[in-house]
Amino acid sequence: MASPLRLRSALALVTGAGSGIGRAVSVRLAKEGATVAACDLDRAAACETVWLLGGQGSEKVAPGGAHTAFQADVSEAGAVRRLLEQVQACFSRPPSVVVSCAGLTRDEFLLRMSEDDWDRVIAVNLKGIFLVTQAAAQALVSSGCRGSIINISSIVGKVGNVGQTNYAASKAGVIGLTQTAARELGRHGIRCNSVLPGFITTPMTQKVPQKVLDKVGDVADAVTFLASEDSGYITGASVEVTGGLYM
Ligand SMILES: CCCCCCCCCCCCC[C@@H](O)CC(=O)SCCNC(=O)CCNC(=O)[C@H](O)C(C)(C)COP(=O)(O)OP(=O)(O)OC[C@H]1O[C@@H](n2cnc3c(N)ncnc32)[C@H](O)[C@@H]1OP(=O)(O)O
Ligand SMILES: NC(=O)c1ccc[n+]([C@@H]2O[C@H](COP(=O)([O-])OP(=O)(O)OC[C@H]3O[C@@H](n4cnc5c(N)ncnc54)[C@H](O)[C@@H]3O)[C@@H](O)[C@H]2O)c1
Repeated sequence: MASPLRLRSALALVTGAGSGIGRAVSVRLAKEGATVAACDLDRAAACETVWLLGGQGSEKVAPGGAHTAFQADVSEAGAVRRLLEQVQACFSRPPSVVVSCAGLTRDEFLLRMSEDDWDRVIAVNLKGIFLVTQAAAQALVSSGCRGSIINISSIVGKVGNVGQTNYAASKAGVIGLTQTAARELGRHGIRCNSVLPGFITTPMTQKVPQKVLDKVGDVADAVTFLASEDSGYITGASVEVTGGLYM
C-alpha cells in the first residue's frame, strides 16, 4: 500500500512537461508532494503546467519550494547543461527525480523517410535523454545525492510500428541507454528505469489513422511508483504500460 506524499522531499525535473504525458506526470508527482521543475521546448506550455500545479504561490503545498518552469531544447548539450545549472541555482540542490518525457515523431514509411526526419527524431528522443540523464547524474554524483531517473521509451521501441523506423530506433535506444546507466549508477545510489507506454491519447497520437485507432487505454502512476522509494529495489527495468497491447 503506497503511503501518502511519497515524494514530499523530492525535487523532480520533468522534461516535455508542457503537454500530454509530461504534464500528467508533473501533476501526479506534485500531488505526492514533489516540487516540480517543469521543462519544455515551449516555455509557455511549461508555464501553463506550473500554473496548473499552483504557480509561484505553490510553496504552500510543495515543501521543497514553488514549482517552476524552465525552457530548454533537450537535443542541445549547452541548453541541457544550462538547464541543470538553472535548476540547481533555483532550488540549491540537484533534482532527485528526473523524468524525461520530451519527444516527438516524424513518421514516414522507410522507403520515403528523409535523413532529416531520422536525424531530428534521434536527436530529441535518444540524444536528448542521453544529455539529460548524463547532466542529472553528474549533478547527483558530485553532490552525493541519491536519485531516480525515469526515461519514457515506448512499446514501439520493443515491437516496432508502421511509419516509425526513426521513432522505434530512438525508443529502443532509450531502453539500452537506461539499462546501462542503471548498471553504472547503482553504486552511486541512483536508480534508472524505462517506462514503455502503449497508446495514450495526447497531441502526439492525433496522426494515427482512425481505422488503426479503432483496434487500440495510465503512465503517470507507473512513473510515480518508480520515482518513490516504493520501487527502491527496482533499477534497470523496462516497465510496459500498455493495457496488454503486444503481450
Ligand atoms: C493489436 C492492435 C494493433 C494496433 C496497432 C496500433 C498502432 C498504433 C500504436 C501506437 C503505439 C504508441 C505510439 C507512441 O509511442 C506514440 C506515437 O508514436 S503516436 C504516432 C504513431 N504513429 C503511427 O502509428 C503512424 C501513423 N501513420 C502515419 O503517420 C501515416 O500513415 C504515414 C506513415 C506517414 C503514411 O501516410 P500516407 O498518407 O502516405 O499513408 P496513409 O496514412 O494513407 O496510410 C497508408 C496505409 O498504411 C496504414 N497505416 C498507417 N499507419 C499505420 C499504423 N500505425 N499501423 C498500421 N497500419 C498503418 C494505413 O492504414 C494505410 O493502410 P491501407 O493502405 O490499407 O489503407
Ligand atoms: N502518447 C503516446 O501514446 C505515447 C506512447 C509511448 C511513448 N510516448 C512518449 O511519451 C513522451 C511524451 O509524449 P506525449 O504523447 O505526451 O507527446 P506530446 O507531444 O503531448 O508532448 C511532448 C512534449 O515534449 C516537448 N518537446 C518536444 N521536443 C522537445 C525538445 N527538443 N526539448 C524539450 N521539449 C521538447 C513538446 O514541446 C511537448 O510539450 C514522448 O517521449 C513520447 O515518445 C507517448
